[in-house]
Order: sequence, then C-alpha cells, then structure tokens
Amino acid sequence: MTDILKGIAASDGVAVAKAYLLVQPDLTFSKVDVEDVEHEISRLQGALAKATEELQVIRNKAAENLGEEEAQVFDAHLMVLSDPELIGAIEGNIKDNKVNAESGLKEVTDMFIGMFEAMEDNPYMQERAADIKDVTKRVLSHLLGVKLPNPSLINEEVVVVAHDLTPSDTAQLDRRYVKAFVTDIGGRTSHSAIMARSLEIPAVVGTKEITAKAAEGDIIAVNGIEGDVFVHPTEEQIADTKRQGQEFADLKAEWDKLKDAPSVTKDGKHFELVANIGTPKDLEGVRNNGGEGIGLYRTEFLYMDSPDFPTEEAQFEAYKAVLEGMSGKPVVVRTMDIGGDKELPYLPLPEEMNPFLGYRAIRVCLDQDAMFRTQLRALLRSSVYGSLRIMFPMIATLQEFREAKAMLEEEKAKLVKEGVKVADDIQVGIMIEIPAAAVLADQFAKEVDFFSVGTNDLIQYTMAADRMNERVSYLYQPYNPSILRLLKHVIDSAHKEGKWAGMCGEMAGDQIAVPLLVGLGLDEFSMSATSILKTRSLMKRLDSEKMAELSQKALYECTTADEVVALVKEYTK
Ligand SMILES: C=C(OP(=O)(O)O)C(=O)O
Ligand SMILES: [Mg+2]
Repeated sequence: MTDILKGIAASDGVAVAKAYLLVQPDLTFSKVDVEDVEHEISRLQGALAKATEELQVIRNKAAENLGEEEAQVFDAHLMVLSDPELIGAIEGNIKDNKVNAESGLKEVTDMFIGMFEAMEDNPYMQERAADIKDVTKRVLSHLLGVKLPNPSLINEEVVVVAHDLTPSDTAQLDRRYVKAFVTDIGGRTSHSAIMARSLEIPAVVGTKEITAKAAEGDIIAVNGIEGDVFVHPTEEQIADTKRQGQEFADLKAEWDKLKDAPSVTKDGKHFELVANIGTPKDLEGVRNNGGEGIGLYRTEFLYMDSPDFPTEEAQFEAYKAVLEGMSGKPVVVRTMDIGGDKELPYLPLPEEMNPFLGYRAIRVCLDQDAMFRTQLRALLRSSVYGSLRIMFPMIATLQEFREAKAMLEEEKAKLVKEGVKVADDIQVGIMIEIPAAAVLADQFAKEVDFFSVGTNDLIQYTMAADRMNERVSYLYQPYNPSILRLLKHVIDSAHKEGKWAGMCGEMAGDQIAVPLLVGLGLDEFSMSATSILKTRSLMKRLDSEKMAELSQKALYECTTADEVVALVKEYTK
C-alpha cells in the first residue's frame, strides 16, 4: 500500500529510487555476568577487526570523494581502535569483572570519554573523546550484529531517509548516488536544506514520519518541487512525479538561456543577483548559473570541514580562491557564524536550552577574539585579490559592531606595519537578522557600509517560530506584513545614508517575495546559485513601478500573509 506524505519542499527536482535509511540503530544491551571470559575477549577481538576493516573502506572512500584532509578524522578513529592502552583496559575489565564484551567495552570507553570531556579547555582531548564515542558505537554495532549507516559507502542510486540530517551528513552525500533525501524534521531554511539546494539534490524535509513509514529498500518517489513523498508509489504516481520532473527540467532549460543576460526588470531597472556559497567548491555552480557576485560566503563551513581550527594560511587560501574565482566581482564574506545548528567538534559549546538564542556567531567571536583575529587577518590579506566586503553575523547592538570593526582596524594596522598589502576599499557591513538591529537600522546605517538581511533568522526571531521546527512552520511567514514593514525600514534607512541593502536569507530567491522586494527597492538579492536564473527570468517580467504599488498595498492594506500572497499573484498574473 502506498503511503503519501506531505512535507516541506526544500530543494527542487524529483527522484524515484530505493530508500537508504540513515537511521541510528538501537545499541542498547544488558550487562551480563559470564564465566567464559575468553569467549567474550574473542568476540571483542572479532568486533574490533570488523570495525577496523569497515573504517579502512570508509577512510579510503572519504579520501577519494572528499580529499585527504577530510579523511583524517577516520585515521584518528583507526588509531583509537589499535590503541593498546584502551584495548588492554577493556580486556582487563572483561577478565577481572567477568562481564560480557559489550559491557566491558562501554564501561571503559565511558570512563575515558568522561575524563577527556572534563578537560574543557583542551580542544585536543575533547576531540579524542568524540573519536572514542564514535568508535565505541561502531564496535558495539558489530558486537550486537546491527548495521550502522555509512552514507559515504552508498554506491547505488538511493533516496536517503533520515530523522534529520546535519550539515556534515549532507556534505558527505555523493550526488552521483543520492538522488534525493527526505527527513522527519527540519524546515526550508535549515542548513541541510540550504546545502541540498547548492548540491542540487532534490529534498523534502519535515514530513514528520518518513522514518516510521519507509523501510530499507522500499521504492520512494520524491517530489522536491511540491513537497510530496510516496512510499511504494503506484505506476501512476511514479509517472506523475517523473512528468513534473520533466516539466521542471524544461523550465530550467529555458532559464539557462539567461546565463549571460543582465538582471533587469521589464522597465530596465537593474538589481544585483548574487549567490550564497559555503565553500570555494561552490564557485563553479555560481558561474554556471550566471551569478553577478557572492552575497554570502558562509565561512563557518571552512571551520566545520576541518579537523581543528583552520590556520590563518588555510583561510587565506580559501578567501583568495573565492576572490580570484569571481574575477573582481563583489564578494561578501561573512565571518564565522557557528552555533545554532552548526557545531564544531573541536570547539565544545555548552549545551543550551535555546541554541539559536544563545552563544553563537559574533558573540563567540568577540568572546574568543584570538580565533576571530586569525580570521580577520586572513581576510585582510586576501583583500588585494578581488573586491572584498566583510560582513558580521548576528549583530544585535551598535557596540558589537563597533567592537568587531575596531578589531578589524587593529589587525589591519598591524598588517600594514608588517609591510603586508591590504586593500583600502573594503566595505564593512552587517547581517540584519535580529529584530533589534532591524528596528535601529537608521542608526546602524550611519556607521556600516551595507546591510544584508538574513531573513532565515530575522523571521524566526520576529515571529518567535523556530526555523528548524516543522510544527511551527506555519508561523514561518516571510510575507507577513510585519516582516515586510521591517524590511522597508531597513532598506529605506540604508538608502537615506547612501548605503546599499541586500538580502541573503532564503527569502531573496523566493518567487512570491521577489516582486515585493523589487517594489521595496532592495539592491542586492543573494540566493542559492540554483535559484538565480529563475529569479532573473521572473524579474524580466516585472515592472518596478507596479511592484512599488504592490508592496505599498501589501505593507499597509493586507493584514495577513495569505492576503499578501493573493495580492502578489494578482499583480504578477
Ligand atoms: C543567511 C542567514 O544566515 P544563516 O542561514 O547562515 O543563519 C539568515 O539568517 O538568513
Ligand atoms: Mg543567520
């Protein structure tokens, strides 16, 4: 029987393939007293050998697909598996206490993990604790005879099914084989959804129950355009999904013709259409989709992809590659925005009740300023290779901006004194993603060079609706007049001071929002590279005067988001 699930359409495209369950198996066990300790030790040895063999395959796969550096984490795991001190302690525990291998293993590894985790100021030991946790899971899975999912080992076409995908899980998905993914939780602006769009993997998130409905190997049809998922689809549903996929592909072919066209409205008004990227590897997609620059380089992925804090040199190389790769077109680099749903294994942040309201982004950077200054130096050094704009995330107050800017100036002065060349036309701006900054935009506009509105966060904070939570996703309303009024204030405030205002939240590429934003006079639209051409195509059909009238009505006559959507449809018929 077919199960039909409705989720949030997170990344365009369709796929029909077998399910691959990326679900953590049950690793619980009971502690058992045993007589035959030798048997338990040989079970342990067997599991260690299997785990080693498996990790070697994963390591080689990672090196092949992602590069040597990314494979290093598995070397660390292999080292744990062959650590005589650790293995000796586990065997000793089994012998001395006459317990089963599962229990002998877990007790010892828990002890080491606890000890290392307690060394809070020592990121190296924190990382070792994380390695031991991972390895323990793998050995336990072999002892218990259950399978751990290994996304990097996928070598046939599948639809990945998961409760949730972290950005690092998503980064491991190989586009050749992973035809789509479907999750229980998440929203359109969760980072795994954003990454799916840049990897061009169709995705439906927030289905609530895909992991309960789909079993390994079940055929699944995914429609990432509409947000529909069919488990055991009928022939008709498969045909229908594929037909919609074909229609989308045809549209895409039309959009592709606009690759080298300017981004102008019907009446000739130009708007800048630029891209959001997470790594220098994304530049190819930006060029293929006719991006006029980079409006948001999320540098935290550089930190997330690295086994330790990236050095100044490694960062410099990445920033230089992006600036050179864009051949003088503007590049907005956002300083590290860690926290929320983005974690660093080597920077343990305290568990928080509300991580999106907690210790993240500029708050971490101003607090741990050595790390921040390293990034600023790398950025300043790269500035001579293109047109660099530096942007600070999650700014709530002017003090924060002034403090961050002062650090930037200090690092610049030091570099100049050392004889290092630094460009003297670097614009310095902020993300507007906290309502306090949006409300005070008129004052911020006097001190910053530009604004870029981060609607992913601005909407969640304004509506008090978690962007990751599908239960409140109905409140995640980009078109709510309250949001539109905030945007108007931000854009007008920038213009009053002769500054520009952009947007790098997902709303900038939203086809209902674009007519409103054109009407509000937003200068720069930054989005997933894959949304650029369809937005350019839409813009060509809009008249800027008429859109100004539309936005005026939407802001002051509409009372709900639904009314705004209806009005946009009427104005763009
Ligand atoms: C672009 C934004 O930042 P991020 O999605 O990385 O939080 C935003 O909040 O809109
Ligand atoms: Mg944000």
